[in-house]
Amino acid sequence: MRLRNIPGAREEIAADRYVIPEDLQPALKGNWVGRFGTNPRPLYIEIGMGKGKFLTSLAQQNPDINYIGIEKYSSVLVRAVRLREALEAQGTVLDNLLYLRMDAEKLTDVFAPAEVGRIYLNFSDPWPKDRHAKRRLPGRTFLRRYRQILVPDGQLEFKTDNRALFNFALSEAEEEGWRIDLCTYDLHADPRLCAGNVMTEYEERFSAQGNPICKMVSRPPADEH
Ligand SMILES: C[S@@+](CC[C@H](N)C(=O)[O-])C[C@H]1O[C@@H](n2cnc3c(N)ncnc32)[C@H](O)[C@@H]1O
Repeated sequence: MRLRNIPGAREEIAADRYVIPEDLQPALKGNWVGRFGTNPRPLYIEIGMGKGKFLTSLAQQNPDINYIGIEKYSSVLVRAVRLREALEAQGTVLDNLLYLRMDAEKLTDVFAPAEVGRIYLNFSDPWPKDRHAKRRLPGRTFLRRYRQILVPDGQLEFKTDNRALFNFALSEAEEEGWRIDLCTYDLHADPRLCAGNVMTEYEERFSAQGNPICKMVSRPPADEH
């Protein structure tokens, strides 16, 4: 993703009450429910949230689920924060959505075993060079982290228009023993699979260009739990 630097983004997200500062994140490991201040609700996270449209829509549609959006860069996260502010200005209250500016490499420092009900990856950066394969979010290095924090039977949902990355994700999941619950190379062509689909910013852009959208839903091997 080409990153446009937004001056002041770091300060803006530091002042936002829904963005949990990096130094406070590990202390919340195992107690995210308490931070939301709610009765237990499932916790779903999106990694590489980008500008936040997908997760903001899910949070509006599903008030009984807590959501955390994870994004590495302040200049991107600030767009999600502003989107939420715009909704709040129109009277929409979202008490079920928080944000972390962090690198997903640190997931297991921030989430306890079996704390997360579902993980979304949308249009993750492809990192096409072999020497960068370890950075791919659907790759085995990350799958092992996801497996640690997911509840038993928790699912990983992955969408992309990048077939090479999609095939890589499928083979990595299979090699790691994950069960593939759903696999399609053209999500939008199947009304049954597409029902209730919430489009991300990238999904809107690439499907408008005619690119088919691939989607996979998988879950880790049961013997871990
Ligand atoms: C191509 S964009 C897709 C954004 C959004 N999910 C969408 O579908 O519109 C990928 C996003 O993942 C973020 N990202 C990449 N690697 C990450 C990591 N290790 N931890 C957290 N975020 C990451 C990038 O900064 C970028 O915002």
